[in-house]
Amino acid sequence: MTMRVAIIGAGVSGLVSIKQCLEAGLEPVCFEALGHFGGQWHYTDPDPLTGEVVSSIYRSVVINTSRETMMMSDFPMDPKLYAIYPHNSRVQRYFESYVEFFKLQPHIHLNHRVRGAHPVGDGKWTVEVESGGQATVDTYDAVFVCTGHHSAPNMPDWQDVGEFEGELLHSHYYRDTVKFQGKDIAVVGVGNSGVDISAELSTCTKSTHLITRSGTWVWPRFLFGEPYESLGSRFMLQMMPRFLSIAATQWVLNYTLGTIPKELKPEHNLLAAHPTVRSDLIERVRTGTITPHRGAIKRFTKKGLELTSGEMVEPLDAVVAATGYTLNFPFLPKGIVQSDGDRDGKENWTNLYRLMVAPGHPGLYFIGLCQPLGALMPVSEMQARWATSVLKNEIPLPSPERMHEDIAAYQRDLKKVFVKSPRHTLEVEFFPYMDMLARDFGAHVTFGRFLSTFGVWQGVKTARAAYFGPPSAVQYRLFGKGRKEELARLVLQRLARKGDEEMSLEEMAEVERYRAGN
Ligand SMILES: NC(=O)C1=CN([C@@H]2O[C@H](COP(=O)(O)OP(=O)(O)OC[C@H]3O[C@@H](n4cnc5c(N)ncnc54)[C@H](OP(=O)(O)O)[C@@H]3O)[C@@H](O)[C@H]2O)C=CC1
Ligand SMILES: NCCS(=O)O
Repeated sequence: MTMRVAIIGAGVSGLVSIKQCLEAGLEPVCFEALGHFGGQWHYTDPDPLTGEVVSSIYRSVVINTSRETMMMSDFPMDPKLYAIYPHNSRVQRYFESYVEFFKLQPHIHLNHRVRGAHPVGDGKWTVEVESGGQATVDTYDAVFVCTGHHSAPNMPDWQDVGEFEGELLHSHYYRDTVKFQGKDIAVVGVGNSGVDISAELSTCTKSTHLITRSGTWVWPRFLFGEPYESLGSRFMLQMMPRFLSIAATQWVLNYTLGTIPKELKPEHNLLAAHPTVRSDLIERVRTGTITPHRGAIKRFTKKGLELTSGEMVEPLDAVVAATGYTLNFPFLPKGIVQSDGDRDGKENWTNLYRLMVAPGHPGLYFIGLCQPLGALMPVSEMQARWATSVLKNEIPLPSPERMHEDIAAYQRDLKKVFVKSPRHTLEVEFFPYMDMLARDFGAHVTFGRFLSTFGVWQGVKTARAAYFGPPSAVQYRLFGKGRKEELARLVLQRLARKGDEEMSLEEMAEVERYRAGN
C-alpha cells in the first residue's frame, strides 16, 4: 500500500514536500487554508472589510537571497527570466513554474484549513480539515507541517501603549507607504523588515526614526559587483578557520560601508546575528532621511515614545513594530513543538531533532521550521528529501533519548555562537546543516567523488565551482540518491563563471530530459 502523507501548507516548504513525496513514491495530500499556493511569497492586499492580511510581505519586497542561492537544487532560475535579486512577484512566478513543471497542482487542496492533527499510534495521524463549512477527518501514515514561522506577529507588551494617540501596527500589516506619506514615523527593530520598511518610508515621510536595542551589521546586496553571498563559498566557510573567515568578511564590509553610525553599530560579531540586508540603509542615515536611535522602548507617551536611554522620540503619527514573529501551531496538541523551558511560548525554542522530528511522536515532520544563514527554499527542499527517505526506511532515526541529547547540543551551540534572542533559536548554517542531512542519503560532496564521477578535467572544474562558486544547493544533486549529475555539473560551472550568463541549450535540454521522465 502506498503511504499517504498529509502536508499542511502549500508555501515553498509544502511545495517541495509534495514534489519529494512524489519522487519517493509516497502519496502527498496537501491542505492549504488559503485560495492560492506560495505562502509568504504570494503578496495579498488587506481584506477591504476587516483589514486582515495573510502574507507578511509588503508590496515592494525584493528577496534578500540571490537567485543562485534561493533556487531549488534541480530547477535552475534562468537569468533571462529572473533578476539576481527578484521582486516578490517574480519569486512567486518561479514557484508557479515549479508547480507546473513537477505537476504538483492536483495534489494541492486549496481553501482547506487543517483544524487538528492527532497521533493515533503506529506513527499514524488523523487530520481534521475544514472546507466550505464541512469538516472531514482522515488518517495518514505521516504528517508534514509546512506552515513556516513568520505568520504570527510578535507584538511586544510595551508600557503605556494605550496612551499613544498615533497608530501602532506590526510590520506584518504594513503594505506600502501610502498612508504614511508626509507623516512622522518610527520603525522599531532592525531585522530585514525593519530596514526595508524604514528605507522605503524615508523616501516620503516627514521624518523616519529607526529604533534598535541591539544594533546590526547591514549587508549591501552587492559587494565588488557580486551578490554579497559570494563571500560565503564552501571554501570560505568550511575550509578557512572560522576566525579568519569572519575577520576577512568583516574587513570587506567595513571597507565598503565605512564607519557604521554609532546608534546602529552592534557589539556582536558579523556572524553572531541573522544577517540584515539593505544596500541603501547606511546611505539613508548619512543623508539624514533616517534618524537612528539606540535603546529599548521604556514606555509610550501621548505623542510618541521614550527609550530606556531617556531619549524622547516625538512627535510620531505611527510606530511600526518590525519585531519579528513567534511560533504558532494551533492544530497540534500542546507541548509537541515548543521546548519545556519556553514557558510563555515567545522564546521560540523548539524541541525538534534536526529541527524536523519531535522525539516520541513518530510520523510527524516539520519542513521549513528553520532560519538558515542563506535562503530557506533549498534548505526546505533538503529537509523534504531527508524526511521522505526516513519514511521509506532508508535512514534510521535515533531513539528519543538520543534525539533529546542532540537537540540540547544544538541549542548549546546556538547560544555560544548567536546573540541571545528569540530570533536565533532556529538558525542553521547552510553548508554544515545541508551536508549533515545530505550525508544520510549519499548526496554529500567530497573531492574524490568529483574525480570518480566526472573524470579529471570536468571533475576539477566542477569541484572548483562547488568550492569557490556561490553557495548553491545545486551541488547536492551531483552525487547519491536523487542525483541529476549532468544538470548539476552544467549549472554549477555556469554559476562559477559569474555574471548574468543565461542557461545554455545543453542545460535546458537536461531539464527537459527529466521533465519527460516525470
Ligand atoms: N527582503 C527580504 O527577503 C525580507 C526577508 N525577511 C525575512 O523575514 C524574517 C523575519 O524578519 P523580521 O520581520 O525583520 O524579524 P526578525 O525577527 O528578524 O527581527 C526582529 C527585530 O525586532 C527586534 N525586536 C524584537 N523584539 C523587540 C522588542 N521587544 N523591542 C525592541 N526590538 C525588538 C529585534 O531586535 P533584537 O535583535 O534586539 O532581538 C530585531 O531587530 C527573516 O527571516 C527575514 O530575513 C523580512 C523582510 C524582508
Ligand atoms: N531571508 C529571506 C529569503 S528566504 O529564503 O525566504
